[in-house]
Amino acid sequence: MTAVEVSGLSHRFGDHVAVDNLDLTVSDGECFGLLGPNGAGKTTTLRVLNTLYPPQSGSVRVFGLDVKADAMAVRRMLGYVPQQLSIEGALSGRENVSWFARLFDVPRRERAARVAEVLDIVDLTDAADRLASTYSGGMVRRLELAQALVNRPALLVLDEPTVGLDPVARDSVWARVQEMQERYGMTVLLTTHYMEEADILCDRVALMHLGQLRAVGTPASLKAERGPDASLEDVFRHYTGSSLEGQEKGGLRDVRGTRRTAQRMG
Ligand SMILES: Nc1ncnc2c1ncn2[C@@H]1O[C@H](COP(=O)(O)OP(=O)(O)OP(=O)(O)O)[C@@H](O)[C@H]1O
Repeated sequence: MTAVEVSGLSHRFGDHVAVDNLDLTVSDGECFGLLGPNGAGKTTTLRVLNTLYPPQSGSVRVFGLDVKADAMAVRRMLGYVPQQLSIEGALSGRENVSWFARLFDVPRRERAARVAEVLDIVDLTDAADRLASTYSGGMVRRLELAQALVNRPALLVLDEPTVGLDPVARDSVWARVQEMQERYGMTVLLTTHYMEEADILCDRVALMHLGQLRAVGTPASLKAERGPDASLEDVFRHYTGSSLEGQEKGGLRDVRGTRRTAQRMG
C-alpha cells in the first residue's frame, strides 16, 4: 500500500512557484526524508499533504484518500509536528497531550491511558505534571511528538523535528521516532537540514531544489552514485549547488524563532 502519492503537484504564491510539478511516492511503513535548501518547497509540500493548503494543481493522496475531497479523513490519519511551537506553556505536559486527545476525538474512556502511553514513549512520565514552560527545548520537542502520536496516526509528519536542539536532545528525539516506528509500524515523513539525521533515520530521501525534485533514493544508493567515500552532504551539494552552511537553522532567523518561543513559554 502506498502511504503518500504526490502527482504533478504545483503550488504558487503570487508569481512565485514554490512547488513545481512534484511527483513523490512514500511506501507504507517507510521513514522518508525531504531534504533541500531553505526555500526549496518542503514545508509547502507538507502543508498541502496536511490539508492546510488545498492543492492548486496536481493531486496528493494519503493512504488512497484525496487531500482535497477527503480532507477530514486524511486529517484523522495524520500526526503533525510543525516547525512552530505547538504547545501551551501554562499547561502541564499531560494537559497539553490531553487537549490534543480531545481535539482528535480519542474516545473519552481511552484518553487517560492513551495520554499516559505516549508520554511514556517520549520519556516524559516523570515530568508530565510540571508546567510545559519549565521544559527544556528537547523536552518540548518530545512533548510535541507525544501530542502528534496520541491519535495513533498512520502517518507522522515532522517538519524539522530536531532544529535548534543540542546533540544529546537530538539523539533522544531520533530514538523516540525509531521506537514509535517499530512499535506502531507507522509511516514517517520528515524534513531536515541535518544530513546525519536523514542518514540515520530515513529509509529513502528526496532532494528538492527550487520547488523541483532533483533526486530520490536510499541514502546508501545516493552516496554510492557520487563515489566510494561520498557523504550525504556531498549528494546535497551536487544536486542543489549549495552547501549546508547557513542552511541549518542555527542562524539569526532561528535565534529569533527560538526567542519568540522562549517568550511564549515564559
Ligand atoms: N505564505 C507564503 N507567501 C509567500 N511566499 C511563501 C509563503 N510560504 C512560502 N513561500 C515561499 O515559497 C518558497 C518555498 O517555501 P517553503 O517554506 O516551502 O520552503 P522550505 O523548503 O520549507 O524552506 P525552509 O527550509 O526554509 O523551511 C520560498 O521561496 C518561500 O519564500
